Amino acid sequence: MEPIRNKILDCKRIVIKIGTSSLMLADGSVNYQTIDRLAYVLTVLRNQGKEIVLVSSGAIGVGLNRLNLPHRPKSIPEQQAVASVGQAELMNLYTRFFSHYNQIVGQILMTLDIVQFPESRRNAVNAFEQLLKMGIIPIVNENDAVSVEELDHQTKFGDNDRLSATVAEIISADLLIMLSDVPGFYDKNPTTNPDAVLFHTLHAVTDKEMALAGGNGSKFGTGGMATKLKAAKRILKNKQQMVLTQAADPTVLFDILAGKEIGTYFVKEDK
Ligand SMILES: Nc1ncnc2c1ncn2[C@@H]1O[C@H](COP(=O)(O)OP(=O)(O)O)[C@@H](O)[C@H]1O
Ligand SMILES: N[C@@H](CCC(=O)OP(=O)(O)O)C(=O)O
Repeated sequence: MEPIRNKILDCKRIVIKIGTSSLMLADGSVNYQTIDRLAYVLTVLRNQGKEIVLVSSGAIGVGLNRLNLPHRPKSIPEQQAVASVGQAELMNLYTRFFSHYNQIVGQILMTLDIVQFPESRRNAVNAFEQLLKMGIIPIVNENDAVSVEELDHQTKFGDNDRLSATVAEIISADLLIMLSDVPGFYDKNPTTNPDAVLFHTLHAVTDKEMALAGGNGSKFGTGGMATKLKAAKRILKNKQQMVLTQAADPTVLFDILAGKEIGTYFVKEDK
C-alpha cells in the first residue's frame, strides 16, 4: 500500500460515478459485463459496511440503443425523449443486475435547482440518508427528460462529473471515485498521445492542470477531462478525496479502497 493513500482506508461514505463511455461499447450497444461487475462489486462493498451511492450516466446512450438511433438527435425535445426512454431502460438493467446479488437499488433524478434551494436540498439529502439507512444503493442521474438549459431558472447540471461532485458535497461523502475510459489524468490526452504520462497524485487543480485537459472521447458522453478536473477542484475545496480511473474492470474498486496506487488520487496535502 502507498502510505499517501492511508486515508482511503477510513472512507465509509463513497460516491462512485460511471460515465457513458464505460457503459456503452464502441458499436453503441450496452456493456452488460461492466454493469454486472459493477453490481457485484458495489454489493460486496455495501455488505462490508460501506455506504455506496452510484452516479450513473447512460440515459442518452442506452436510449439511442433502445430506439435504434445511430446519433444523438439535434433537437432538445428529441434528446429529452431519448433520455426518458434510456433512463427507464438503464434503471431496469441496474435493478435486474443488482437483484442477482440480492441488492436493492433506488433511483434519484436531480436538477440543479434542487440543490440551490435550501429546503429542496434538505429534502434531497433526507432521501439519500433514508435510502442509505435502509441499506439501499441510490442510483443518481440528472433528470434529463425535463431539465433543459433555461435563462432565468437554472435546472441543468450539464454533466455528471459536476453532478457527482455535488452529490458528494451535499451528502458529505468521504470519497468520490470516477470511473471513466482512461486509467487517470495524464499530461496530455492518452487516447491520441501514446507517450502521455499519468499523474498519480495531485494536491491541487490549477490553471496549469486545466490546460492539459481535453474534450470527451466518446460520442454519447458530455464531460471530457475538463469537467472531471473541475469536479476534483471542488472535492479538494471541500477537503474530500477523489480517485479517477478506468471502469473496464470494476473490481479495481477493491484495490482502490485497499489503498493501492491506482489512477489519479486527488487529496489535500497534510500540512
Ligand atoms: N489529459 C487527459 N488525460 C486523460 N484523458 C483525457 C485528457 N484529455 C482529454 N481526455 C479524454 O477524456 C476522455 C474521458 O472523458 P469522457 O469521454 O467524457 O468520459 P466519461 O464518459 O467517462 O465521462 C478520455 O477518453 C480522453 O479521450
Ligand atoms: N445525464 C446524461 C450524461 C451526461 C454526462 O455527463 O455523461 P458522461 O460524460 O458520459 O458522464 C445521460 O445520462 O446520458
